[in-house]
Amino acid sequence: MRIGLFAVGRLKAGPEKDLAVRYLDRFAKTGPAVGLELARVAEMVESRAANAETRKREEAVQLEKALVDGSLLVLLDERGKALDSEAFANLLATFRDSGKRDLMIAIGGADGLDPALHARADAVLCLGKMTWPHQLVRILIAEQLYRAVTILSGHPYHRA
Ligand SMILES: C[S@@+](CC[C@H](N)C(=O)[O-])C[C@H]1O[C@@H](n2cnc3c(N)ncnc32)[C@H](O)[C@@H]1O
Repeated sequence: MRIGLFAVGRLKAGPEKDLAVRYLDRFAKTGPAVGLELARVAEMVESRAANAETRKREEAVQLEKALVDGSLLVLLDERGKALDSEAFANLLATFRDSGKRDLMIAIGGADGLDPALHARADAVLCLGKMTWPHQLVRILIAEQLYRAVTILSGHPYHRA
């Protein structure tokens, strides 16, 4: 299954980007052995509209355009469901075995993600109850994707 990571907002060159890239590279190298492939990392432009609802809608339009037809959609949101790393790995394996070819993971901007995306999401996950800046969320999900493929492949990186 091909996994795309889509984020509203730019990750500028610097230590946050370096760390996110490091984990995504590890994921890209380790994932194919367990049928998970990094297909794409894409950044959406943050909307400058006057109100939050319009900003979220405009950002969602960009995300919707980038969605591959028939793709599974996972949103990251602090109000979402908390999974431990093994459960996240198992969820990815279930999606992989579902017959769908693509999975899109979306990170919102300063206002979060549009309700229309929530309505069509296959899962809404949190990385803890606290709110993180999108830059840190990029690093956290990149590391958890890498950790998930090490769990699925029995690699000793993850020690329960
Ligand atoms: C600065 S947060 C936006 C918070 C926004 N006020 C809201 O209500 O969603 C930017 C993005 O980072 C992600 N994010 C932040 N904290 C998170 C968490 N604890 N779990 C999962 N995703 C998180 C979400 O995708 C969120 O849209």
